[in-house]
Amino acid sequence: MVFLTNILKYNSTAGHSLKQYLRNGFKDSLRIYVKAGAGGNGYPKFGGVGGQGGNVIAVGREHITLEDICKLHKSRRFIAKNGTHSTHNFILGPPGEHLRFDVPLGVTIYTDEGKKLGEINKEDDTVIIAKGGPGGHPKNGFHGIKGQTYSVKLELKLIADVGLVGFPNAGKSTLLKAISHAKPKIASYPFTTIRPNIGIITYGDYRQISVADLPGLIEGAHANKGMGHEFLRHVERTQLLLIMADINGFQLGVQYAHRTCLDTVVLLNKELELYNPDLLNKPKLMVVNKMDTVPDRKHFYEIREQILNLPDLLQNYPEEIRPETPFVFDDIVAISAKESADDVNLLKNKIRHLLDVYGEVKKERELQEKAELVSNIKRNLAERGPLVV
Ligand SMILES: Nc1nc2c(ncn2[C@@H]2O[C@H](COP(=O)(O)OP(=O)(O)OP(=O)(O)O)[C@@H](O)[C@H]2O)c(=O)[nH]1
Ligand SMILES: [Mg+2]
Repeated sequence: MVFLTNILKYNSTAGHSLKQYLRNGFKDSLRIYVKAGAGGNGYPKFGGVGGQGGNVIAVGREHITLEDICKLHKSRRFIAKNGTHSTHNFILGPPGEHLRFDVPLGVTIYTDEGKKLGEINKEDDTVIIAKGGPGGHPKNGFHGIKGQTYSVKLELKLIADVGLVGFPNAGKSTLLKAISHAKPKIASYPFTTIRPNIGIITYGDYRQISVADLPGLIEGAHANKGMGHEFLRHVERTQLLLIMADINGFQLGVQYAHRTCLDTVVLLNKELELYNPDLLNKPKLMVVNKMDTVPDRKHFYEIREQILNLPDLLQNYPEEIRPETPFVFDDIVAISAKESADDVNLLKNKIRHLLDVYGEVKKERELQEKAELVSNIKRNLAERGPLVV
């Protein structure tokens, strides 16, 4: 079964059982119908203006799922109230009530035509999905205008601490199985994983770190080759990218070129950059897998050297696959996900260490930014001089 969830949120929610939540499966997109209210008619005799139609507004809320949206609203149709007509008692017609509904954090809202209407990333973030029509007034002949109507898609980006990215067959799901209790499908053919899987690493002191295993990416993924590209949205919110490569490289089939381990790293670099260059700023751990298939570690040391010299070696690649910003890794490790529990344990500890270090850096940076903000406000106030009433 495929599980995908807003893990961090549920880890910290006392009221929800994470296991139960995971067992119920997961939805990562939802289509709904929204209709904003029409404006009320004006009142020509007295120059009365009709009330503005209500908007349909999405509001960010922690601890809810996409499924909850329709359950709470009891429908897939979200319709705001019309503005009231102007009358001789109410020359200015009262506006129609907005329809607000809660959505999980990490949601992006698109129209059917693919136009992005907005994103919800924090508690209380709002997006006006459909705007109410203006009320009738002299310039529109006192006729209230209809509100916007859309069929929209809400797409949820997964929140996990770590995102596993790699070519097909690199061993991502094998690693997920080895570090968590997840039971992803594992097979020797490419594209075994067709939807993201989540696993939770639990450490001896009960610290938990969530890991998302994504479908494999191949070159040209950005142009819809393979299936992994659309799932990259799920790593946008992870804190650490774990880039995984098979030490032997990859070959999609006999009619395709063989890609060496370094080639796959370069191609992943390019695909991530094409998807969203910001992904390259995330902390990154390079994992070279299937060490049990090579006679000694010499091969790994060579590959590590190449990866460290990536900026220079990129000159050897054709321009169309050469990323502008080469990967810079926090660490490069060699493992056998399938055969070595020691390797897997070492990797688990590295993941924790990196997340801790970056967590501290992030905290310090936020404090620094806050302090700078306060001192800027103080300086501005001082420059303005005392308040004269
Ligand atoms: N020898 C060896 N085989 C491995 C290792 N890790 C994974 N494999 C094998 O490689 C194949 C692919 O493993 P998966 O874990 O399904 O690979 P994946 O990266 O999840 O592949 P996709 O889901 O297609 O993207 C399977 O036959 C695994 O048994 C390893 O460390 N050593
Ligand atoms: Mg897999």
